[in-house]
Formats: sequence, C-alpha cells, structure tokens
Amino acid sequence: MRMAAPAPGQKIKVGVLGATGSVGQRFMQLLNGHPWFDVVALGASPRSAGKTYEDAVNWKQSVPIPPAMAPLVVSECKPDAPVFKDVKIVFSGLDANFAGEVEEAFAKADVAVFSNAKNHRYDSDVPILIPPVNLDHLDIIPAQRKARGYDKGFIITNANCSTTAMAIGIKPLAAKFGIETIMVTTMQAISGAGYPGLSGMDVLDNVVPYIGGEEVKMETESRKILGTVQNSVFVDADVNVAAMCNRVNVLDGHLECLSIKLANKATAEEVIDCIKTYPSITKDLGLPSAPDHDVVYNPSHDRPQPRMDRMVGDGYTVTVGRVRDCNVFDIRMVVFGHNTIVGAAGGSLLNAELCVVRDLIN
Ligand SMILES: NC(=O)C1=CN([C@@H]2O[C@H](COP(=O)(O)OP(=O)(O)OC[C@H]3O[C@@H](n4cnc5c(N)ncnc54)[C@H](OP(=O)(O)O)[C@@H]3O)[C@@H](O)[C@H]2O)C=CC1
Ligand SMILES: N[C@@H](CC(=O)OP(=O)(O)O)C(=O)O
Repeated sequence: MRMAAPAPGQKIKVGVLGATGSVGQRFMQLLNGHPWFDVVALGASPRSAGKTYEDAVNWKQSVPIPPAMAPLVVSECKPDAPVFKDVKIVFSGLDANFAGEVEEAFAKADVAVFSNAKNHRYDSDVPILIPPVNLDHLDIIPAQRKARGYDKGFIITNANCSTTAMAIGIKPLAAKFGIETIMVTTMQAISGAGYPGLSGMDVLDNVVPYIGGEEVKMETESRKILGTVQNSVFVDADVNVAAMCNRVNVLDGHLECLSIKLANKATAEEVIDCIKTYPSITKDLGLPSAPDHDVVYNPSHDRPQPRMDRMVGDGYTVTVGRVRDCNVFDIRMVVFGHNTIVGAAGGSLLNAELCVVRDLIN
C-alpha cells in the first residue's frame, strides 16, 4: 500500500533518542527541514535532561546546529515524558548499554522505533532493514506486533555500518549471480567509534587491527539481511562471510576490500554491468532522502576513496570500484559507504520514510 506524503503543515512529529551523541547529531542535521518529519522531542541521558540542546550537546558536525533545534529542551528517554506525547516516530542513536529496554518501552507506547543500536538486531521478529537490499523484510512487522503485544508501535533496526555498505555493494551480484563466500577486509573511520572514541595517540600515524565485535557482526548480520522472510520467520542466506576489521586514520567513511565466490560464474564486465543497471530502489519509492542511485560503480583505477567519495549522493550512495577477477575466488572489488549517513542516521531515515510510504505509521 502506498500513502500520500504528509501534507505541508501536517508533518509527522518525531523524536530523537541519544540526540547528543555522534549518530544523534547526524540525525539532527539530516532531519533539519525534512519535508515529512518535524523534530519536537529530544532524549538523552539524565546528565543532559533539562538542558537546552545547544547546552547539552558537544556538537561535532561540520555545519552549525540547526537554529530551530538549538533551544529544544532535552528530556529523559521515557515515553510518558510530556514532550513525547504526540510523537509517532523515534530515531534512536542511544548507547547500546541502554537502548534495548528504552526502545521496547517506546514501541509498547505506540511509537515506531528506528534504531541504530545492536540490541534488537538479532531478535527473531525484528528486521535489519536496508531498503535497497531487503525491503520485503518489512513483512515481519505484523508478526512482531502480535508476538510483543504492540499495537501501533514496532522496532526496526539498522545494520552495523560496515555491514550496510557491504550489503548494498554486493546486493546486485547476490540478486543476479548468487553469492557463496565473501572474504572482506575493512578500513573503518574513527567516527565509527563515537566521540571521543579513540585517543589521538592510538589513531595518529597508525592502523588498529581490531574493532571489538565488528567481525562477528558483519558475518552474522549479512546472512540475515540477504535472507528471506518465509511464513513470518527469517531464513538466513546460505552465504559464508569472513571479516577482518581495522580502524584507520580517516574521519568518516568505511572502505572495504572484498573477494567473492559467486554461485553462478560471471566475468568482471558482467559484474560491473549488473551494478550499473541495478535499480534505484529508494528513489523509485519516492523517499525524500533517497539519492539518485543507491549504489554506483566508479571506473577510475584508484577509487573509491574516503575523502573523494564520502559525499556521493549526499552520503546515501554506496560506491563500488576496482571490480576485477580474483585468483582465489571469482571477483575482487572495493566497496565504500559513509558510516554515519547511509550506515547509521541516514539509513534509519530511509527506513522511516519507507514505513510512511507503506502506511505503517499510524
Ligand atoms: N558511530 C557510528 O558510526 C555508528 C554507531 N552506531 C550505534 O549507534 C549508537 C550510538 O552511537 P554513537 O552516537 O557513536 O554513541 P555516542 O556515545 O556518541 O552517543 C550515545 C548517546 O546515548 C545517550 N545516553 C548515554 N547514556 C544514556 C542513558 N543512561 N539514558 C539515555 N541516553 C543515554 C548519550 O547521551 P548523553 O550525551 O547525555 O550522555 C548520547 O546521546 C550506538 O548503539 C552505536 O553502536 C551504529 C552505526 C554506526
Ligand atoms: N562498530 C562500528 C560502529 C558501531 O557502533 O557499530 P554497531 O552499530 O554495530 O555497534 C564502527 O566502529 O565503525
């Protein structure tokens, strides 16, 4: 079912949980002037509650705090707090130590929750939704509502940011040729560790070959994301992923080198062609934050690069490059995505816009 966009003056009231954090700040930036959503409520820790947003936040974005948002008063993350009264959607950039229960409380209180935290990703009734990859996973929502006793609320999560870029980059191949095995090595930006994240002493002139929990997340989440929903049950894709994750001295954007074994053999030219002709799913759905293309192929011999490609499609587009044959598996390629836009806040925004279009916000 497709709903008309909310009329001007009748925007949907939304809240941001964890509004003061790295992902929360990106939400505030992306929601500023949004045609469908109006930010009316902000939540963060008790340390921030009661302060205005501009006093509570340690703003680290390269654009100023949106003037209309600066004077909003931050609340505790409780659905019965007065500011959340008419809110139909919350975007969660909460610290994973607190996100799980808070998000459940909001969903129970009839609010649609779009989360960046890992807490609910592996629940058997919660989708890890990436519209260009698996929008059919939305079909689980009626079962989730029934199982949890939610009426109008529900929980939808994002993938881990490295997993999101990889999933969007490989989806055209998975759809056309099938994928059996992936070896992936990541070079992940420091913003992925939040603020203050790693110390300068750790990250300057250095690469850290360890990001706690990241490899297992890539290996697990990709199977669920590329899988199917059958009779209200997720069925994982039969794909083996081995991930090696590294933190590098880059501000934003995760670069990933993949070697892929296809189910049905294809040449590098055929793979490039299938990426170039993959449909622009979010744009075709009419989502206001959608880029022109969810995934693009860059033919230059030395791209993608973080500094050059992080803002392709305003940070919503994943760039693939260096597609070539592989001596061990079938195809090698490089995938790049902005970790806090398509990999976090922007991805959640697309998920919420999709739910508006599908008439799930009521
Ligand atoms: N950074 C990234 O690239 C990505 C991050 N994520 C996930 O998104 C989430 C947020 O990450 P990030 O923004 O980096 O984290 P930050 O540490 O920067 O922000 C955490 C937020 O949670 C709030 N918070 C902390 N404790 C509490 C509490 N007791 N009750 C309510 N709110 C609380 C903080 O509020 P206060 O300021 O008041 O302390 C802050 O707003 C995490 O779960 C992370 O794993 C997902 C994908 C990518
Ligand atoms: N671990 C990711 C960011 C993150 O917080 O991921 P997750 O949402 O899976 O916890 C990184 O360091 O780049």
